[in-house]
Amino acid sequence: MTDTQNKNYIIALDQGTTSSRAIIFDRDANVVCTAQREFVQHYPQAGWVEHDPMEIFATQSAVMVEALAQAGLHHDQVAAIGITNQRETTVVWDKITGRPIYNAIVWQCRRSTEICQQLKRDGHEQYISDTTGLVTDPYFSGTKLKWILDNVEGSRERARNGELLFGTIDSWLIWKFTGGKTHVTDYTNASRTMLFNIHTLEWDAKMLEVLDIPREMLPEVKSSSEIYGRTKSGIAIGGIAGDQQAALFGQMCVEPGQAKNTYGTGCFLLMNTGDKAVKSQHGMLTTIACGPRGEVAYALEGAVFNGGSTVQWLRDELKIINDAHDTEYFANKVKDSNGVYLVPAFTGLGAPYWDPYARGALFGLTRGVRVDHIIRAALESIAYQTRDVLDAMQQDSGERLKSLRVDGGAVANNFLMQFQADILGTQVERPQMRETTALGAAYLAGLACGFWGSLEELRGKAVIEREFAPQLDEPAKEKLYAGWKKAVSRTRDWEPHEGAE
Ligand SMILES: Nc1ncnc2c1ncn2[C@@H]1O[C@H](COP(=O)(O)OP(=O)(O)O)[C@@H](O)[C@H]1O
Ligand SMILES: O=P(O)(O)OC[C@H](O)CO
Repeated sequence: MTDTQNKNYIIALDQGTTSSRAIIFDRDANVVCTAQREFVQHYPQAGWVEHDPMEIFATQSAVMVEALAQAGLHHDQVAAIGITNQRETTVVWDKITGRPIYNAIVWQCRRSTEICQQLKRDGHEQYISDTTGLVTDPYFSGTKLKWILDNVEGSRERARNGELLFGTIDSWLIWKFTGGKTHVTDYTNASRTMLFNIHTLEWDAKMLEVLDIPREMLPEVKSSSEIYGRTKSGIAIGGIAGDQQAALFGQMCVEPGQAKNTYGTGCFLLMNTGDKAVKSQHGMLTTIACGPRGEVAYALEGAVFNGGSTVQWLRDELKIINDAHDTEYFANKVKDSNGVYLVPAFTGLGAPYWDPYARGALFGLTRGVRVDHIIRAALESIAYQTRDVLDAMQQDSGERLKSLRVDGGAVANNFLMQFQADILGTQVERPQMRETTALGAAYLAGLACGFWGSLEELRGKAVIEREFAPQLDEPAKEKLYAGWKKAVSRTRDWEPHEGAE
């Protein structure tokens, strides 16, 4: 507990895939101030994605300072910081110099595909699923970490000697903010490494051996809501959660059966399953989430790798829009996609397909197809992928969702939200408070330091801003969706690889 008297604010640091954000909340969990900076995405080879960890730290510290300055606050007025982050992204750094030994390998990066194939050939797939709750896919940190240790000369030896540290982005930021004093992570982030036993809540000796990862470099694993340390300026760090689990908590989905979908760079549908680690039969992940006080709970997760990033691709690579927001206008200019389907398998396909060899494609091109149709197909692809995971999740849970709670940057798009409701045949509920990821991190930090007594105090905050009701009739909906399934089937197994026909 810290002294929260005269400290009337919590800062959430939301370190996402495309930007670093700092959001200041008051005692009523209202947003006081937000600061945000985008940072550079590095694509050194096809299918590879990297970030510069120093730039991540620099942008994250800068937005914190900026938000405090804008709000006219001094750091003494902040009760605690909550940290939430893009998950799985892997950093290895030198304990003495504080410098990373390689760029951060981002969750979307496919470079460890061959390591995963070897794990499968060696018969480890079932063990990985039973122990870590994950599928054997390059998405997760373990094989990225192995790649760094295999490829940066001398690094495995140095890690064994205790000279190097590994962390996901939460660990890296906390280590930097505490001036190298604290090397921790939380259960939600640990559950995404493929190195953590989600049942015993310990690093798994067999996975460390199989991937040849020295235990000395791993962070200590803690709960999502406690005081881990202090920044150099003295602010307590009191909450850590992977961004998807933080959003689930921020949406107050803390009871079994409650679910949300976040539309950011990717799309992540999580359903709380309480104290039961449910094993999926349909390509969902079993992961650690937060219970009502930030304690360990379990969730089923459907992870889609490319959601809002498809819109960024239209903006940054195709250059057919200036701003993500414009997609709504262009999509509404046409009555349908004119038979066009865009499958954004830029970095393979995640749930429920798990195909690292799939690559993106445009289907159904005819002479009448215009840019508007392609933009519309890009937005529709986000909704189709969510339908893929929701169908799989409903088969696993045996329950049909009455409505879907949504959040993330792309939910501002009304066309997307309406098409989502149409293609699911399920009501979509958009909350007034869109910063649910940051809010979740703020709640975790606020609960840890006694700033808030319990989530109950904050229940009134979950106000729905707009509901989107399905409007498409059943045959039209299923016809569109059948076209999507056909398009996806043609992107599968595209990259040549050992064992392919
Ligand atoms: N109005 C919009 N329509 C469609 N996509 C949008 C819109 N606004 C933002 N996006 C997309 O949402 C993503 C940003 O959402 P955010 O939740 O900040 O993501 P992240 O945390 O992954 O960085 C970007 O990929 C952007 O292209
Ligand atoms: O940064 P986001 O919001 O795209 O989230 C990334 C996820 O945590 C990856 O698993």
